[in-house]
Amino acid sequence: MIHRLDSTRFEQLKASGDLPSPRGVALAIMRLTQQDDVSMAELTRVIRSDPAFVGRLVKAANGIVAMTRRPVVSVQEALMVLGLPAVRTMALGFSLLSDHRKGSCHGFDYQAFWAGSLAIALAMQVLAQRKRAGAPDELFSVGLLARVGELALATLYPGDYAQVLSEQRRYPELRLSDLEHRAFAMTHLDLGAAMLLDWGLPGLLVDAVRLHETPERSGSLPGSRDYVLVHLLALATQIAELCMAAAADHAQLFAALCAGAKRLDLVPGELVNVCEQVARQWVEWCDSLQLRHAAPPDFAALLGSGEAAAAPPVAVPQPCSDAEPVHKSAAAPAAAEELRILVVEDDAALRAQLIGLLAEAGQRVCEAADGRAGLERALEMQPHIMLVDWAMPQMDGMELIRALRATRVGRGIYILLLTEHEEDERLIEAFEAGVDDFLGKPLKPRLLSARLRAGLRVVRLQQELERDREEIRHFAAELAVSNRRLQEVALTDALTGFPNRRYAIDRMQQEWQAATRSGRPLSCMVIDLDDFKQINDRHGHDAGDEVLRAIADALRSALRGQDVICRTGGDEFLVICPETELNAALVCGERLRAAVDALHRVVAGEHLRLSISVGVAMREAEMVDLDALIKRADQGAYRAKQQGRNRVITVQHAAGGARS
Ligand SMILES: Nc1nc2c(ncn2[C@@H]2O[C@H](COP(=O)(O)OP(=O)(O)OP(=O)(O)O)[C@@H](O)[C@H]2O)c(=O)[nH]1
Repeated sequence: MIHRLDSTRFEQLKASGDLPSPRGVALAIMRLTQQDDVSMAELTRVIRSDPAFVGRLVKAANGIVAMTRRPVVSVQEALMVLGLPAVRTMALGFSLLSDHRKGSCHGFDYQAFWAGSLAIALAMQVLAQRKRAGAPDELFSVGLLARVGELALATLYPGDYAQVLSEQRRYPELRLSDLEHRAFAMTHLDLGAAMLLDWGLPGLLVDAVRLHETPERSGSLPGSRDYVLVHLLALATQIAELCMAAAADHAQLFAALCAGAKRLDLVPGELVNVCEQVARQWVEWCDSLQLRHAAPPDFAALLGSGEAAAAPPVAVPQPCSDAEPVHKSAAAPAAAEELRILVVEDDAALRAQLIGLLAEAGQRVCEAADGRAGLERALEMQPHIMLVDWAMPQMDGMELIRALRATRVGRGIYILLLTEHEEDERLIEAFEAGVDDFLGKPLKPRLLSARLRAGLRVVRLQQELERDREEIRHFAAELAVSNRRLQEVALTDALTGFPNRRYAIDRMQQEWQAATRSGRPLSCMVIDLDDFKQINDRHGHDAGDEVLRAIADALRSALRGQDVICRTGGDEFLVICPETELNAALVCGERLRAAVDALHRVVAGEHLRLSISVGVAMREAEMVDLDALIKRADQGAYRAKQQGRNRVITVQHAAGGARS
């Protein structure tokens, strides 16, 4: 059964202080990333205070940029690659990982839990890249946190949860969430979903976590974004299970995995590639986090052995739960897109008659015998059409309809009311409560089928609308990705790969504001290549480009991690040095100068001497704006040219005058 956790219950659990939650640096990162005007420098400073997190962040960023560009080595670059939302959830995931490597719940294997969660995270990342199903970094975080509800139950109820786990080991055919529901009236899925929502993850992703263990019950349209996300997470979980499983179980789990992959149109060869990629990264991650892990299977051999084909077919559960009967006429042809109908009627004879008529017409019908059961069933199976009796015990039809219309799921259901009262006032009351149509009692079969046809027309129109909307969402997502790429291109200099002038100005503005707020120092350097025109004139523009690239590489490798270099003009660069005093900036400038000076370049047999002139300046209280700061650095560069080039100069006095 799929449940949602009552918000009061969740608030109580939260107030107990026993729910796993981020601490220390992760908490600071989460708070900082909630501010609109957070500067990269501030964020970098906080992140740097936790070297373990720095390592994981850089590793995650490299998983994403692998093979498309040079490796990410600094926190700042990792931040640019991953973006704030992903950094936020990663901080959260890794903080939980650090704080919960062990705990007091016997029988809960904390190491295996994290090793499995990491495998899900990596599988989500790789699958997201293949299926273009969302931002890989975001889906990595979702995978890492998908099972957090299990950890929370083990933390909240260590003794009882140990019993639940031992019962599950004794009866593996029972589902963990059913056992949890019996013991705690909540499952790891609904608790985990409530936690993720509370931490600010988008609803769509939280729904994927809540539903991924029973993706076939998600009720989403094949091909829609929610469908893909739920099935992706289900598949990632299967890949993780296979990575963690004993060799004896590999063949059967691989067969199940192939069935799951089919739902996402992933052919077996592609699936094996995905699994191999995930397993490689997983072993690396587990080793670096010192987590115990099994040897992953030889996926290619599993595919080749044919054992997968010989394994028993995987049962696909039906949308209606086993406890409640599903009625369908054997003679009825399978509809292209089957409709789900729910009959809520306390009169058993009438219910049976309705079900018989509907099943004969080829509809898939579920039933409930009172209003309360009807509400629960409707939220679970999300029917397209409901036939609801007005007068029922416990919760009457009107209460049921009002409760349903207040939910997102219930708003879209076509509701046909069964009533003995056809007086105007009563019917008006029913329509105002949210009824779409009514049917008088005693039942007239021809009238029932006419009214159902009208209902079906509305449902089909709604489905078409939903498909159109989905397409628009799909286009919008693609557009957002292209826009991001365009934006990157618009802010990057193609020759050197450095951010360009536009980016430099924006970034300077941000750092200027952060420095003004915090009172921390801010320095910058203006770099101008020396006699570059001569190189162009003597050896041509292409050779000039080549030299420019070589100088850019030298500058890049001599730069400190927190500094940002931008190409602001033809042969001019700006280096932003957040939280840096003038003296320290002069030292950095000298390192850059020396790096270029040491470059040896031979063009057309001529040995070129390459050098740069560097002007350095630090923000001072009397400077009115950042132009004043850049101008001061410019003056330094100009002075360096005047004094013979290949030197680092500041025109400020704080560092003891000009230096070269
Ligand atoms: N190859 C190449 N040359 C460029 C590019 N952008 C600007 N330039 C050249 O860079 C040269 C800059 O020359 P100047 O500003 O006179 O300066 P300089 O020769 O470096 O002399 P000083 O700055 O006084 O040391 C010009 O010849 C520009 O054409 C580019 O993208 N590629």
